[in-house]
Amino acid sequence: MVVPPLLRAVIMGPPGSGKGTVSARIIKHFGVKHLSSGDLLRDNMQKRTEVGILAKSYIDQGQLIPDDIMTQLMLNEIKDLDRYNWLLDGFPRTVAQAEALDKECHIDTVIDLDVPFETIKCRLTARWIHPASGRVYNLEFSPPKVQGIDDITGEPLVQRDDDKPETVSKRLQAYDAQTKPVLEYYRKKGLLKSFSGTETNKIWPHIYAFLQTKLPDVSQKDAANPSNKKKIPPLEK
Ligand SMILES: Nc1nc2c(ncn2[C@@H]2O[C@H](COP(=O)(O)OP(=O)(O)O)[C@@H](O)[C@H]2O)c(=O)[nH]1
Ligand SMILES: Nc1ncnc2c1ncn2[C@@H]1O[C@H](COP(=O)(O)OP(=O)(O)O)[C@@H](O)[C@H]1O
Repeated sequence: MVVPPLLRAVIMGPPGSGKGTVSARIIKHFGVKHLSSGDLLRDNMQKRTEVGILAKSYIDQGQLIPDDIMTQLMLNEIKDLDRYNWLLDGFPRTVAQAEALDKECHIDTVIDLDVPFETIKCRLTARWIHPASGRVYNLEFSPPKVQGIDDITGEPLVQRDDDKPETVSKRLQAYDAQTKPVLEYYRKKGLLKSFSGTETNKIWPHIYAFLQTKLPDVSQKDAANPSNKKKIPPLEK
């Protein structure tokens, strides 16, 4: 029996573009392992590890964590996933990180959420998260069933300190200066697949159709649901 190669995917996009939201759908449908650099850092901050304490000083300023620390942290986690299909979310965010990742493994595809900055700014002030799981809510787009409470565990939701408007502006500047060149890096390698739009629900069917060419849908409900095959409206330009 020929075993298909494992998928090594990255999801990119500015802060608030919907990486976490789309990743949750990808996990549900395609059963990949998801590794989010932001969730990993927040977990370290909550546990007050050495990395967590250091990371907090950068995150609170809307700055990126230094490449060597971030790369070591992520590559260490990636090692444990070598038997699975995986999706990296939030890493790499600089060309140096992308080069370090390339030395360790071959990336197959990079999903880029191309969402305008104006759309993002108001989304982030309405974002609430469940820190332990990384589950993400939005007061307008995807509210929890009970305000301020995680749907699954019943635990309280929190707002991220770095979602304050002034920190968001700095994060968007960091994205422009340090992360956009990573898109170019992957574009040159022919790996970049960009999805443009202002609404996750309109972008998602395109991502779903793209990933279906690489992996089977493992979600029971949708695998049996012929409505999947409905026509996908074109993306916004
Ligand atoms: N209004 C609106 N909010 C969205 C949409 N997609 C995601 N969100 C919310 O926007 C915020 C940022 O999304 P998230 O997935 O956390 O983005 P990330 O920072 O790229 O991981 C969260 O509160 C989401 O619930 C959308 O299409 N419309
Ligand atoms: N690959 C990375 N390199 C450097 N800093 C990072 C990286 N990933 C996350 N961070 C830090 O953690 C913060 C939160 O990351 P993340 O949760 O991915 O934000 P968002 O999902 O809103 O884009 C970033 O603003 C940055 O300070």
